[in-house]
Amino acid sequence: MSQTIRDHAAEFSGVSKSFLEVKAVDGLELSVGRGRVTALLGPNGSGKSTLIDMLLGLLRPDRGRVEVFGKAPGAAVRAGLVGAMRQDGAFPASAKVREVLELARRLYPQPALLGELAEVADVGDLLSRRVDRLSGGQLQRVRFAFAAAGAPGLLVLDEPTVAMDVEARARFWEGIRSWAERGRSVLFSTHYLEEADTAADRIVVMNRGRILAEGTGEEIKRTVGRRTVSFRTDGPPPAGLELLPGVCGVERQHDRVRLHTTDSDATVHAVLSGAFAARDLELSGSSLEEAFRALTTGAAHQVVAVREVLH
Ligand SMILES: Nc1ncnc2c1ncn2[C@@H]1O[C@H](COP(=O)(O)OP(=O)(O)OP(=O)(O)O)[C@@H](O)[C@H]1O
Repeated sequence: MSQTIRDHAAEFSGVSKSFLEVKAVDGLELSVGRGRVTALLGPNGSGKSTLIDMLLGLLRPDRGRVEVFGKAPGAAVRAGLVGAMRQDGAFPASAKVREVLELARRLYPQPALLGELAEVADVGDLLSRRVDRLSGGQLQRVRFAFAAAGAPGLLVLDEPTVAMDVEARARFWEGIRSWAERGRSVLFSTHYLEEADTAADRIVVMNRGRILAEGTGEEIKRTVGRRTVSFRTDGPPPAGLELLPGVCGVERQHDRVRLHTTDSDATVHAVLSGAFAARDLELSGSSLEEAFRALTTGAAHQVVAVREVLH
């Protein structure tokens, strides 16, 4: 338990939640690291919101245990340790942004300073505006500031950048990073792969209520995504390429040979030490998009293999 309190902002142990016959979350084991930004990435209906609702104490698991800073979720929320930005958060219609944020700050024993909220959530120019006159993207920024008002140790954001344009999104993630640099933890869900890759220290890929992979974007790409080693060679096609370590496919186009590999280090080594007269060697990786697609459409045995490799 003391280990949990020190290292993790939140922990799920064997957590399941069903709605009638739908297993929304299925035997989940997950630790949310302290002072880290964690992304929950998954297609529609993969269980992200259900996981978040259990973390916030809004849903009770059918089985298993959820702890936030070593407490039951409801107790952690009441103690001001968790702040949440949900998609449907509404504010009093005619209130000004400053009033809403001051009200939120008064609810907590050690709130963030208004200036800090204005800076990280980029709402400084909105403070005197009415909340019901804001654009969708501006309202999201105010929701972020509202969720952060109590300076919570864990900030939970359910698809926070919906309705934001590209520039607003980039500024939003800058704010989140600067928030996390103060030693606070952030967990967010998203459908945007690039966002998970650039904004999070750790990505948790979910599908059908289960975790398919966890790791940095690089780790997920490396493990799931095949890489391609390609090189030029003169003369007739070299024989035996398909037998090189890691190689799972061979293509040839004019004088360029492309080797698809599951172990690019071993393949490159074999190419360089073989008698292929290889020149102009190139190595290309799969994108996170491809890795994500491979994971969420993959067969069960692949999922097990991925988890084994990553742990
Ligand atoms: N209150 C509910 N009653 C019945 N089924 C539900 C309920 N909440 C969620 N579900 C089902 O549980 C599964 C997981 O849903 P959840 O909302 O957690 O997924 P999600 O990953 O957040 O999806 P999205 O990306 O679309 O928001 C889905 O099949 C959904 O239809």
